[in-house]
Amino acid sequence: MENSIEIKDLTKIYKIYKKPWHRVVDVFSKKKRYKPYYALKDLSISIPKGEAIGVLGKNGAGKSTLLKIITGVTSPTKGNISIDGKISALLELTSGFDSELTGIENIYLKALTIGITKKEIEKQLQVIIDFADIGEHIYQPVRTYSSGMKSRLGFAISVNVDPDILIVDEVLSVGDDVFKLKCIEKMEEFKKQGKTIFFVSHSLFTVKTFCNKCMWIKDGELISYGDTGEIMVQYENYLKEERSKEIEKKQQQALENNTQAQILSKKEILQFSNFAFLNANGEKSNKYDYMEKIIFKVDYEVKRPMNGLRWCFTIRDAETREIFGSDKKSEDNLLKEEIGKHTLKVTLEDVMLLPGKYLLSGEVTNATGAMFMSYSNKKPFYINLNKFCGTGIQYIKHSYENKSI
Ligand SMILES: Nc1ncnc2c1ncn2[C@@H]1O[C@H](COP(=O)(O)OP(=O)(O)OP(=O)(O)O)[C@@H](O)[C@H]1O
Repeated sequence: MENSIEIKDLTKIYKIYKKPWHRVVDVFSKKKRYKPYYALKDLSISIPKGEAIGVLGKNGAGKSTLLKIITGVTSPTKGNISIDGKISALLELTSGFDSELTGIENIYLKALTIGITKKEIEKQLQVIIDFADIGEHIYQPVRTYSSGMKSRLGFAISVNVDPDILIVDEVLSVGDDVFKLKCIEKMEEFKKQGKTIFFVSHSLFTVKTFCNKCMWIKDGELISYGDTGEIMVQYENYLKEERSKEIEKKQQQALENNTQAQILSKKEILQFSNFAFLNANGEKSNKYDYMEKIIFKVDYEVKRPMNGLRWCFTIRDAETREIFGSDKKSEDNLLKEEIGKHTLKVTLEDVMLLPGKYLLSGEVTNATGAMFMSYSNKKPFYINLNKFCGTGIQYIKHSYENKSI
């Protein structure tokens, strides 16, 4: 066979059951209770020997399903697949590992499942152990391994069993940078030996630098296959379009929420209650000494979720001149979107307001920054006259110097 893999009209349908027990009932009944889900649709492709192919596609596109069919982990619903050569695959970290067995025992187990004899694996054992480089852990059960250690052992086995076709599915993402480089070097070596490599990664940079060909899968269909440079441009443009669609959708949603808010009474969306000023001991009081902590709190109930609502506050003097308004764009003061009751609390520290009466207003703005509703309307609080002398609104630190010249 000229090609290492030939795929014709490959389709994989998963059965999606609404309830788990439908799966059991279906075995005994003629009425089918599942919805068919096409993870792959009539995919055809021929892969010549010696290519390093990057498999591109968003989450759920069908990449792993394709690789699982190629490796025989799962069978296709329809279509044909011919493979020329020995496949070694690193699909998932746990694939092929028995977590109760040690690293060494798992090397034998995995090799046997690929069809490698005990004798052959004994020849390679030290090379695999050295490549994995996990020290004494190799004698411990795999269940005690970190994900990085599993990835090291899995990769070490996969690349050291002399495969003709190597399949690596996103597992490099858990290894550290030194190990990643070691893996890439090993894969480069394979490329030079004319072996076929399938490489799935969401790191476009790694795919660009390593793969000479790419295939792009979208919703189970093969969109394109060709030189990496060409396919990458198509794929990156698609990702950019998807991203701008997402942003547009969010903006539209915010707009719809606002329109909905105009139709609904605001109290059907959000309701505030129990506004109170507190002192540093948590007792209700709106009278403070100079520089004492000023605390206020208010409860709110989200009745319908609405995104982008922010709560702010403004402090005014007795004649309603603004002294301070809180930041209206910060991420810190977004209201919660979950339906239910929540509470807000603000602590004002080192307030250098001079004795007198002040007013606190609290308001909520919507995603466009416009006023949505108020949660406290000019509530008064007082700074006591017992400690401080001076005039105006705020104390300004100063020092005196008086010298004869
Ligand atoms: N056993 C299963 N039963 C039902 N649906 C499944 C099953 N396995 C995969 N799917 C569905 O098939 C689709 C393709 O899954 P697949 O794992 O191949 O995607 P992928 O491109 O590898 O995604 P990712 O980049 O997230 O790994 C997804 O929508 C997934 O939910």
